[in-house]
Amino acid sequence: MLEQGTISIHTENIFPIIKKALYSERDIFLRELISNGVDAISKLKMVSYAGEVTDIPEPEISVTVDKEKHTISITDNGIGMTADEVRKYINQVAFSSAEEFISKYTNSGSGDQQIIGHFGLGFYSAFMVASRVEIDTLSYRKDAEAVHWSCDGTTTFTLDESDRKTVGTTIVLTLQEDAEEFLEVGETKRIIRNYCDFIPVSIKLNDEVVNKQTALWDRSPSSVTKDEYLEFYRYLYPFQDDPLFWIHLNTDYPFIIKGILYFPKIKGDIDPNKGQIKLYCNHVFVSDNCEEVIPRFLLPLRGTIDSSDIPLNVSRSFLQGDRKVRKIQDYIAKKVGDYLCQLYTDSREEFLKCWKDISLFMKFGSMNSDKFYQQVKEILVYPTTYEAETDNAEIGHYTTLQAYLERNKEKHENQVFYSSDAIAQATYIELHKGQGLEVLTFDTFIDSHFIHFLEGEFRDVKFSRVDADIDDRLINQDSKTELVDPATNQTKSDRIQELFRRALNKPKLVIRTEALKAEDSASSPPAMILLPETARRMQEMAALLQQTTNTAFPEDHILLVNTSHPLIQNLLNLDQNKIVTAAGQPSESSGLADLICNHVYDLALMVQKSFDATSMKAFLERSNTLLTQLTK
Ligand SMILES: Nc1ncnc2c1ncn2[C@@H]1O[C@H](COP(=O)(O)OP(=O)(O)OP(=O)(O)O)[C@@H](O)[C@H]1O
Repeated sequence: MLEQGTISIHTENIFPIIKKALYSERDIFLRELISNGVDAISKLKMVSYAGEVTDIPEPEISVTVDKEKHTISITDNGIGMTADEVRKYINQVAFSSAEEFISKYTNSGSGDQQIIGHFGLGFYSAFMVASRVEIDTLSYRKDAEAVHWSCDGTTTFTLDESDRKTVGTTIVLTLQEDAEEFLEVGETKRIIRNYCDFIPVSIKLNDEVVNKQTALWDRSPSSVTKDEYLEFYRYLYPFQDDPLFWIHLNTDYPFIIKGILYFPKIKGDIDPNKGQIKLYCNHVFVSDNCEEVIPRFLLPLRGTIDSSDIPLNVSRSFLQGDRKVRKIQDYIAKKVGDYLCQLYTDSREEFLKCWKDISLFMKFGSMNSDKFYQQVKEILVYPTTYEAETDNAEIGHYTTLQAYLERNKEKHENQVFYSSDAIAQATYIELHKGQGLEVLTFDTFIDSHFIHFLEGEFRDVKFSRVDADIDDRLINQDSKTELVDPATNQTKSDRIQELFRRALNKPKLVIRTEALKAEDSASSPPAMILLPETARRMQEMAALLQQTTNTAFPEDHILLVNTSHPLIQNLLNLDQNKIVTAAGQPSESSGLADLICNHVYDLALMVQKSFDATSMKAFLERSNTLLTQLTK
């Protein structure tokens, strides 16, 4: 035996701490040991460039799982180590880096969630899964002698001669009983693929090459074909729809960052908090939840980011405050903004085709980052009822807010009409359209916040939903004063109001009567519900605070009865013809008028999708009574 000794570390109980700290991510030991092998191979290449050695072998890492011996070994044909180097790099450096890691870890606060990457722990992560770790190594140096190092997880080690003949290193781990899952070839293959797929060195597992080795992001963008980009996406995200488009990042200054960001087709149910972009450091996978590096609003994007410039062995809170990381974030966001602006300029149709999928994150991004908003504010578009001659009807009609305001300056300066649900608010939209008023659509789940945001940006502009109020242009003012009873000076409007008030018997409900303009009065609605913008927003806010989507329909609504609709006219006649019985009881026809008033109100509410189970039941009962009366 060459030597027996004690490793000089200050933290006697370093192994239990490492084990406890990283228990949930034990599989990173393989990543660390393979990375060390890759480093050793690069070092050998460097000394060969310097002319110190000739004839270096084809680089290779081989992982061997031996179920019988309970071992997993990692062999590289890299630079190897001399006995002195083992003393220095393993006994001193590796232990001290493990110690340093632990001190950073314990200072970083709460639990292992705080750490990403865990780079820096290196060689000693082997002790998370092994009861004994052995190193068998031969240095490339002339006349070097092979050595064998062994440590059983305590602070003592042995250093011996070895009969190894090939330059390189083999690390043999005798696995602990609770780490036997790593003896399953399938599991080990999964781990290698997960972490080391794009490492540009062939990695064999029990003689089969298991990693892809080539990283598409390393190639120059001009040399990559569309099919190659798509193929790579399908490789990373199998069984998913193809992406809409992608951005190839490739910069060396002021930091190194490479990668490909794909824009997936975004379904309505995306979780903007869950990242899908895979972060790599020199081709080694680190995390796919790298919120600190990717601007939050870009988290729905997919793809890869590879940067050796991101500090990976520090806490998340540190990363959040790190200037370089912030610059990297800004860079990524800017690249995305540049790409979208370019697409808008080069091919508006392509841009609009993708709008449904990208609008969510563009709005989210604008609200989250002023820099991003400033970059993209001119290309934020909204579906509109205005049909420009140049529009491609198949794609739909879109406008920017600036163009909307400019176009409608004469008719309604600084006033934006919008709908949040094209189906539920179809009547209202038609009414506006009929009078030449342009309506925008804001119907994604973040739009109520986004409108709020736009109101902050366009201080003079007022947004009102099509059902918030009725614009004067939609009302025929002349019919307001039409008298029906010269004796009492009662107008038609007064009568209708009275009729509805009595029939509905809802003291809080505001009933408004207006003669809506329409080419054909039967095509406009007999009644509609108006939800004043402020009251509705308060309600939405309350729902947000209570984190519920299930809120009662706002009580503060207005029933607008359209006096020019033939139904309302008939209703009035029906009511006027009522015969009051001798006992002073309302006659059947007045009962019928009441039922119809309720039915008209119900239909208006129904358009607003405001029915809960009780009101739906009441509506059905009333409808049936009404139909029975009508068919008597
Ligand atoms: N397979 C190997 N071949 C040659 N030298 C090695 C090998 N594995 C480890 N070493 C030496 O041991 C040192 C310590 O390794 P360790 O993995 O603990 O830290 P590191 O690789 O320097 O950095 P990191 O903490 O980022 O992994 C390495 O710097 C290297 O000099």
